[in-house]
Amino acid sequence: MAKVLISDKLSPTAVQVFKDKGVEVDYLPDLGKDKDKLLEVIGQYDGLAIRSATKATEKVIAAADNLKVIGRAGIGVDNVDIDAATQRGVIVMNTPFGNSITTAEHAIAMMFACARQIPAADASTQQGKWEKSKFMGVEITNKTLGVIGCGNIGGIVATRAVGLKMKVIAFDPFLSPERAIELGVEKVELEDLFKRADFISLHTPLTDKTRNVVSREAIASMKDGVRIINCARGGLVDEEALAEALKSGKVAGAAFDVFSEEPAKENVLFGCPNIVCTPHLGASTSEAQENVAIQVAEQMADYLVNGAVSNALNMPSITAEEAPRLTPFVKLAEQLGSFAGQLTETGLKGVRIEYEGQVADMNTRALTSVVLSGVLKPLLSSVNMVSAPAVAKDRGIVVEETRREQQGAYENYIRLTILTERQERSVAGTVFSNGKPRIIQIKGINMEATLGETMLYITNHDKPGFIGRLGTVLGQEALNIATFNLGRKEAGDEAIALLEIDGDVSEPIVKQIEGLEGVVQTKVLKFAL
Ligand SMILES: NC(=O)C1=CN([C@@H]2O[C@H](COP(=O)(O)OP(=O)(O)OC[C@H]3O[C@@H](n4cnc5c(N)ncnc54)[C@H](O)[C@@H]3O)[C@@H](O)[C@H]2O)C=CC1
Ligand SMILES: O=C(O)CCC(=O)C(=O)O
Repeated sequence: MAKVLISDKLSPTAVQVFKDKGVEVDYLPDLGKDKDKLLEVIGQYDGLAIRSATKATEKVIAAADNLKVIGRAGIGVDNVDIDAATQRGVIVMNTPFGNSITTAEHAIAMMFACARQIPAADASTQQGKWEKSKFMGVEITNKTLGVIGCGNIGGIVATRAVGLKMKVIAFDPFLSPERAIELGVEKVELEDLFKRADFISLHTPLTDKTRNVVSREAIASMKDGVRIINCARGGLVDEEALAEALKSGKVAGAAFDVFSEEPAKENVLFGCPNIVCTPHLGASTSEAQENVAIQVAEQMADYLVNGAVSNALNMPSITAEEAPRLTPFVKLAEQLGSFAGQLTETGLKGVRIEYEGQVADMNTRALTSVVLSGVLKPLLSSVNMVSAPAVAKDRGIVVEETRREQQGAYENYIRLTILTERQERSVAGTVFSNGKPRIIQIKGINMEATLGETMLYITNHDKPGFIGRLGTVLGQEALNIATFNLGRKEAGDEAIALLEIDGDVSEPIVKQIEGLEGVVQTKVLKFAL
């Protein structure tokens, strides 16, 4: 039974979802903060479910020998080393929508808090001061809100703000004109947004491009009296520059839920005039936490139990519905990849995968990942379907995928061609209606073979007596032939024999076979069944 560790504070509903789906679960909500303890125990788990306190670093992932999936109950995955996870074949999933409404509502609440200085006014009133004239606010009606990053959360903030009678302008390179119209926002350039906005709200991930997107220069180009809200990620705003601008009055107010360093015990913004701070509370409502906990547990369990993949950041999705239909093709893809990988001895330059018939309409991205992992495994032991596309890319292996309708006799058909420095070689297979994969072509030579654990692959010249000589060698060595498959180009031309052998074929036996008249190549191939 798969075993999952929940190492951050998640709604207990997640525990129940895991159990109901047949996954063993340890709920240790404070463990994520204890790096050493996490390193000590992580090796026993197949899955790790986290919020933001647990840091799934390269070191943690390296120590996680059995780990298959990391599930982030939330959106941002800054606390997960995705590259390290990918290299080790660990899927990283998030829950992209479960907390977006809640976070957008927090941004709107922060905008009001900032416009009317509610936290400071509250503190003053409860201290018995009655400072009516000190807390003069501004209306938001008819003001311009500049949204930087108009995705899920930015889009919700924008529509809420339109409902509050604000004029909304948005900067997002990926915002289509149609979507902008749908949201009721004006798509603008960043410089334009800085010049025109009365309020600015940030909703992008933190990337190399977005780090310090609100820089000192950007602040200088803004309207005097602008107000800035950040409920996305610390690091999007130059905090030093903002602190100075708050002190000088250039920026009239700011509301921050996120900080460049978290937990933010100290920050240059603390104590500045008209600053409102919350401790990364954007997603903290009971509704959002229930949503993300259930969703992450369902996704992780679906993967661990059924192989379904959703909302993965480093792997194509496989829905729970398509997983069973895809399974026999995954097996075939694995076999084709492994077959070709074991026969590849010189530098691999490219991989071409052709999908024909029914399989062409399936999730071929996932199948291609499986083929690649099969090809690369004999060369790199730690690769799997998650890491294979990245590994192939890193090594400059060109991957080409084509899909077409059924053309020949087979209802479905996958052909894998390997391009090396020296040659081009292909192997093709199909899945029969009983769900069993078959190899149907090797190097353009037709045959029909089921792969077993140990296969003997021999290429030879098609001459009389070869089969007898081969049978004699194997018989003398007490090796039983389970299946014997033959194919040839033309009579007397190149031929292939593919035999399933019960037991191991040792190197000396391979040498004996290589010495037989007419044999060109002999190779023992191993397959995981
Ligand atoms: N404070 C909190 O508790 C929470 C914070 N978040 C954070 O909110 C942020 C937004 O989340 P979602 O809306 O769900 O993400 P999303 O992926 O739906 O939207 C992000 C948008 O940013 C845009 N973008 C990317 N690079 C950009 C750039 N250089 N300039 C302008 N726009 C750019 C993208 O095109 C996309 O539309 C994330 O950083 C997430 O981690 C999310 C949930 C809770
Ligand atoms: O889990 C949390 O409280 C943080 C949520 C968040 O920042 C996210 O989902 O990106």
